[in-house]
Order: sequence, then structure tokens, then C-alpha cells
Amino acid sequence: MIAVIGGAGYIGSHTVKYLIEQEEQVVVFDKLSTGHREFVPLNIPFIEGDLGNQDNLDNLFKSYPEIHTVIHFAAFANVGESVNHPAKYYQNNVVNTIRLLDTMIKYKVKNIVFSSTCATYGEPLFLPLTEDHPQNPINPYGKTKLMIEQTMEDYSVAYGLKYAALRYFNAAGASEDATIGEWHEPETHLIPLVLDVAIGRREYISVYGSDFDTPDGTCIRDYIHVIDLADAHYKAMNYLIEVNQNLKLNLGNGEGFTVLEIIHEVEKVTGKSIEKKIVDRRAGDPARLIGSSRKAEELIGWTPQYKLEQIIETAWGWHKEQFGKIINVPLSQ
Ligand SMILES: NC(=O)c1ccc[n+]([C@@H]2O[C@H](COP(=O)([O-])OP(=O)(O)OC[C@H]3O[C@@H](n4cnc5c(N)ncnc54)[C@H](O)[C@@H]3O)[C@@H](O)[C@H]2O)c1
Ligand SMILES: O=c1ccn([C@@H]2O[C@H](COP(=O)(O)OP(=O)(O)O[C@H]3O[C@H](CO)[C@@H](O)[C@H](O)[C@H]3O)[C@@H](O)[C@H]2O)c(=O)[nH]1
Repeated sequence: MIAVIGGAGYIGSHTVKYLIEQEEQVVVFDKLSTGHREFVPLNIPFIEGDLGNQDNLDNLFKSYPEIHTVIHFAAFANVGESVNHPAKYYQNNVVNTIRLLDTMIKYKVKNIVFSSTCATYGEPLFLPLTEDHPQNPINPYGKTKLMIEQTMEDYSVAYGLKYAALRYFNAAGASEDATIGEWHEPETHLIPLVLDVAIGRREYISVYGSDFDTPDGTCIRDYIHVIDLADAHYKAMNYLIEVNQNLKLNLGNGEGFTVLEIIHEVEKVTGKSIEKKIVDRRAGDPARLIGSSRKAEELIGWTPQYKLEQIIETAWGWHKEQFGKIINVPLSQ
């Protein structure tokens, strides 16, 4: 059985759906701080619990002694917020995750697939980023994820933990059947915010900076579909079980798009024109992040299947399903 921590969140719920489709046994553990109970099918075991609570964690591993792997998504994940509220990030992403690792050791659960991030690299010295690029994060969020990568390395040597650190680039898109998708309150991610403008929930999109060293002055990111990420988790888990070696892998499409290019693609897919306002840069944003995922292809046979257009099409499908009924009711900005 696989314990999916944070399985009611955005990437977690798509991974749970994918694992069920592969006929894996799954238990979800989530405190529903940013996740949604309705994102997890009712016939899947669900524990509402907090990683910060040892009793909750003991309950998980005692109730399901057949757990062999943890897939760990639970964290706070907003770069800008982490600059202004670092304590919140160190507490949940570091302290609570070390509690999870210690509890895994206590219950002799050996394998963990961990949500790391390309934000661990900091300002790129070269592109595309490969896994051997130096890790010098420029925001607290990236630092918390790097600390856990380093902790897992030491736990692996000392306690035999086997880990896959999956360094995602920008997760985006939604399930093909539009039953689950990206839904954060408040939303901070670019694509759902631009879709909010398309659907009439928001008047305009703020573009954070137009003076970066990029062709149109706006930040470049590498967008990767959540279903491709889900597939990578499944493959990484099987590698840990079968090959018994640790993994550190980038997961991206290998292609970068500026903020303005994303807005343009949303206009193409939705047929709506998007109002935008250029505002100041957001703290902690590197200019360009693009990843090479060649190592993931070589080691676990993973190649992304979704390109930008399909990413935005599936995200739009979910957005219409979720928010279409309340069209033209603006959010408070
Ligand atoms: N979204 C991205 O583009 C992206 C990119 C790189 C890495 N990541 C990482 O992927 C993971 C998932 O991201 P997401 O976008 O799905 O976020 P999310 O906020 O949608 O999901 C996180 C889930 O974890 C749960 N959670 C948080 N703290 C918890 C705790 N202490 N105990 C129990 N449950 C807790 C939340 O309720 C939520 O369901 C995060 O670790 C994030 O850092 C995300
Ligand atoms: O209203 C907005 C929101 C975002 N952006 C820009 O759009 C890009 C993407 O931003 P966002 O969607 O917030 O993602 P990131 O800040 O790149 O961070 C995401 O992607 C990282 C990997 O690159 C992960 O580590 C993080 O968890 C995840 O939140 C950035 O250049 C932002 O400055 C805007 O211009 N306006």
C-alpha cells in the first residue's frame, strides 16, 4: 500500500487518481489546509491528519502496516509567501517533514517519493538545468526543499531510507475528464489566474515585472502537466522498489514560456481576450527556469506527453466545470 501525504491537494489528487488507475492500493493523509476532500474518491481510505501531530502519524502507520512507500506532497508551496512568512515554511516543510521521516523509520517504511522543486537551484548558471547544477536557492521555499533533500540523503546512509527527490518545474493542467484540477484559495499560480480572467472571475492579470533579461521582459517557466508528474511518481516508486537506488530527477518539459506567452496561449485556447497590467516584480522570482529531464528518461523511462496547448486546454476544461456556473461573479481582489 502507498501512503499519499497531501493527496487531497492539486498534484497529490491527480497522482492518487493515476495510482488507482494502475490498480495500486492507496491511503490518503491530508489536513485539508489547501486540499479538498472531494478530490479523493470516497472509496479510498482517507485520514484527516496533520504531519505536525505525532498521534495522527502513528495512527496512519499503525492502521495500515502494509504501507511500503510514502509519496509526500504535503507542504506550503508559494515562493512569494515564503519570502514574507519564512517561519510558516520552515515549520511545515522542514520540521513536519522530518517528523514524517522519523515516523517512517520507526515503522520500518523504507521508500519515499518526495516533492522537491527546481526552486532548489536558484538563479541558473546554465540552461536547461540538469540535476548536477549547483543548488543555491534564492527563496525560503526552495531552501526548505533542499534541506529535506539533504536530510533524506543522510537518513539513507544512516537508516537505509530509499528516496526519490523529484524536482518539478511548474505543475499545470488538469485531469482529462475535468473532475479534478488546480484549485487554491487564494490562487497564486499564473495559469489558473489567467483562466479566472477568461471566465470572468477576475478583471485582469497582474504581470510581475517586465524588465527581466528575457525576450519580452517577463519571466520564463517550464510548465509540466500534472498527469505527467503523476506518471513520474509511479515510475520513481517502482524504481525504488526494484532497483533499490536513490533518485534525484528533474521533471519538466524542457521548453520555457514567458508570462506574456502564457497569456497569449490562454487567449488562443479560450477565445477570450485577457486584460493585463504590468506591476512590480514579485520577491524571489528567478528570470528563467527550464529543465532537462533527460535523466528521468534514462533512469525511469519517463517522457512528458503533454505540451503547453494541451496543458491549457485541460486546465480550461476543469476551470469551466468548476467555476463556469458562477461566471461573471468577480472575486474580491
Ligand atoms: N504546484 C507546483 O507547481 C509545484 C512545483 C514544484 C513542487 N511542488 C511541490 O509539490 C507539492 C504539492 O504541491 P501542490 O501544488 O499540489 O500543493 P497543494 O497545496 O495543492 O497540496 C498540498 C496538500 O498538502 C496538504 N498539507 C499541507 N500541509 C500539511 C500537513 N502539515 N499535514 C497534512 N497535510 C498537509 C494540503 O492540505 C494539501 O492538500 C508541494 O510539496 C510543493 O512544494 C509544487
Ligand atoms: O499573478 C501572477 C502570478 C504569477 N506570475 C508570474 O508567473 C510565473 C509563474 O508563477 P507561479 O505560477 O506563481 O509559479 P512559480 O512562482 O514559478 O512557482 C511554482 O513553480 C515552482 C517551480 O518553478 C514550484 O516550486 C512552486 O511550488 C510553484 O508554486 C512567475 O514568473 C510569476 O512571477 C505573474 O506574473 N502574475
